[in-house]
Amino acid sequence: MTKTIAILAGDGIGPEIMAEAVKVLNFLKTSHGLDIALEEGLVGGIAYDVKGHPLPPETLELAKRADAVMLGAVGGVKWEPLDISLRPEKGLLGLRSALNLFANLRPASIYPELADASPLKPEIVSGLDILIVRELTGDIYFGQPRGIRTLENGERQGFNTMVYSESEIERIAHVGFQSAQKRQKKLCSVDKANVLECTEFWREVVIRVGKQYPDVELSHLYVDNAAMQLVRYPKQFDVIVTTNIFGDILSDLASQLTGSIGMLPSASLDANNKGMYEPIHGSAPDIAGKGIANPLATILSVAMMLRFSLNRADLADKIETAVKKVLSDGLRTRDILGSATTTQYKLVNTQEMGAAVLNALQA
Ligand SMILES: NC(=O)c1ccc[n+]([C@@H]2O[C@H](COP(=O)([O-])OP(=O)(O)OC[C@H]3O[C@@H](n4cnc5c(N)ncnc54)[C@H](O)[C@@H]3O)[C@@H](O)[C@H]2O)c1
Ligand SMILES: CC(C)[C@H](C(=O)O)[C@@H](O)C(=O)O
Ligand SMILES: [Mg+2]
Repeated sequence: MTKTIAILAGDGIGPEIMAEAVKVLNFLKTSHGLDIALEEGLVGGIAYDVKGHPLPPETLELAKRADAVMLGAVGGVKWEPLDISLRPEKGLLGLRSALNLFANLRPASIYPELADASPLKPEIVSGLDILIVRELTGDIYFGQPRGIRTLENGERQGFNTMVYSESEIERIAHVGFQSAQKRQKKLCSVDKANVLECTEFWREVVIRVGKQYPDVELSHLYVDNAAMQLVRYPKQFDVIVTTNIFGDILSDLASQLTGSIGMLPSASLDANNKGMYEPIHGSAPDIAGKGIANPLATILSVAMMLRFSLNRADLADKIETAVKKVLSDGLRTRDILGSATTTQYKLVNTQEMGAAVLNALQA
């Protein structure tokens, strides 16, 4: 049966990188019989401009009806003056929450070809393969109360609430343990249990859930130490399970270990593996419109979609092999050039990188 894929390109570099991912999807449709129908929708700043809301009802309806969602990126300077409830980012958060996408898988593994693109020494990062399991629908992102208020003394105060219910922690802990079971059987839970009651509770629940997974070695780190350890000796990690805000920050950090934030895909899944797939990076206003963004994180997100939501691991493998091929052929967008000179590598733009992946797929 035909699977519907919602294509939500969003803002900034979103449409540029999504165009390359769509080419890959259309190629798989015509050449490998992938039975899909792509339907475009508006989200983020562009949706606000056209429809007056970052998540218009028709986009939400499309995302709910679709078998999977591909998202580019949202946000930009243009919409920063807006009230936070109307900002492009609310469109993304609204989708995550409405679709109950509580499990965000952010793999940070390095392609051997990119060992020289990381700011860390090749011996620190080569062979790196970490999976960050980020809780995505709770925490300070969604906790109530929140806002800006005026106190009795007339002073204004901004406030948010970090909150996790037991069932929210349990279900993401299960994802963490089960992910570890499929890998090196090591799970590190990252919290701030020395200061925040919310994550003191997180640790208690993770330890309890862990009793069901005696084959997985469970460890705990405070988030500040985890950030330091990720830079010092990242290969000590297999799977990291953590809260929404800590996972957001640690995954950007981890992206640098692999060479560039332009390389990291993600899957945001509900309890039935319905998912939204997006690069972990944002709309990159500093390079938007220049045609130089790296489309590989988005193309690799297509691979995750094929694996998790469309049950086509064979095609996911093909995409990952094609990406490896273009990197070993020496093609580099600017962000993964590292300190190398262009005589060693071929500096390419967004479209050229997308075309090279298509060529490699066709070979
Ligand atoms: N999932 C999302 O839609 C998402 C994620 C993060 C940030 N944002 C939004 O994006 C906007 C910009 O945020 P930011 O600047 O903090 O983070 P960002 O991830 O957009 O950019 C950070 C840096 O990484 C670079 N970069 C990002 N993606 C790249 C790519 N594919 N190729 C090459 N370089 C790339 C950018 O040029 C920039 O220098 C904000 O409005 C933010 O809220 C959206
Ligand atoms: C844009 C923003 C809401 C989002 C987040 O904080 O989750 C982004 O940084 C991400 O990592 O997907
Ligand atoms: Mg982020």
